[in-house]
Amino acid sequence: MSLETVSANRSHGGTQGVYRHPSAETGTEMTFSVFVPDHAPGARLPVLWYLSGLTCTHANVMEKGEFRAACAQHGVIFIAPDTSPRGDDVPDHDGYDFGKGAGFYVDATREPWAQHFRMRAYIETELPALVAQHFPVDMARQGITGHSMGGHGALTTALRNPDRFRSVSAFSPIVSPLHCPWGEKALGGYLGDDRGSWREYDACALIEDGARVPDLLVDQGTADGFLEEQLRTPLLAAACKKAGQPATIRMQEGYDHSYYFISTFMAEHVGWHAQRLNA
Ligand SMILES: N[C@@H](CCC(=O)N[C@@H](CS)C(=O)NCC(=O)O)C(=O)O
Repeated sequence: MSLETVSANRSHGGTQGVYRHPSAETGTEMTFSVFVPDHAPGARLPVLWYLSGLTCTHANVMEKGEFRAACAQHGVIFIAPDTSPRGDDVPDHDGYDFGKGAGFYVDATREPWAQHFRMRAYIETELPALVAQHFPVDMARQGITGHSMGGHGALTTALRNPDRFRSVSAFSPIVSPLHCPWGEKALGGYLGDDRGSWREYDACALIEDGARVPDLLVDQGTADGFLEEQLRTPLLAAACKKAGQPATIRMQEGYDHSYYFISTFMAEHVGWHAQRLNA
């Protein structure tokens, strides 16, 4: 599988790179970013995947997430994929919350989205295989995190693949697409009206249906304008409590939905993952 280096910059004693490749899943070129800390020759490092939120590309967290110092300290590779297929051939939608920049980490089944919007298969299968081939990763030690739509992606991907991920966390995640306007629009559009088919893309429903992870960490700002209507953190707390799913869900006073919030708690999340990945 071919990979083109778009850029590579030395940073925090490592390399922050951006890479592009043709994706068989999305049928488009895809771009992602990878930070590789310096390491001993031949060493293979644990990996933390970061799934981004609505409107983002691989670049938002790379520029504003402030993860590199912690990743260098703990020897963790940090990978940030894009949030949707891109390009003139890819259908789009007027709103920022559906179509390009809003793939929701699902494999769409409805037209005209089904051909290109295959972000679940891309994240679960194609990109890990590509990364394993080109980077010094130890695929037995993977963790996943994300923000907002990407927090939903991290939680649902981990809950569906407990053997692949040793650790999962999220910043201000959408916890139940079945119960918020963003989720209803996206899953309705990509998957259709059969809400039963949405459950594998809903963290609360997955937990209700028996999926489990060893534990999870969530940070959510109390001044986040999306909290009440879209993110609905209390639903996750209730689902975890009812199911006996261990979870640390922290309401962070006065923080909003932005990268000012994410970057504040990023080092703690990297450390939390590193503890589990290096155990
Ligand atoms: N553009 C939307 C908000 C979208 C939004 O907040 N996106 C978050 C993820 S859900 C984000 O990370 N935006 C990019 C950034 O802050 O760099 C609005 O105006 O309401």
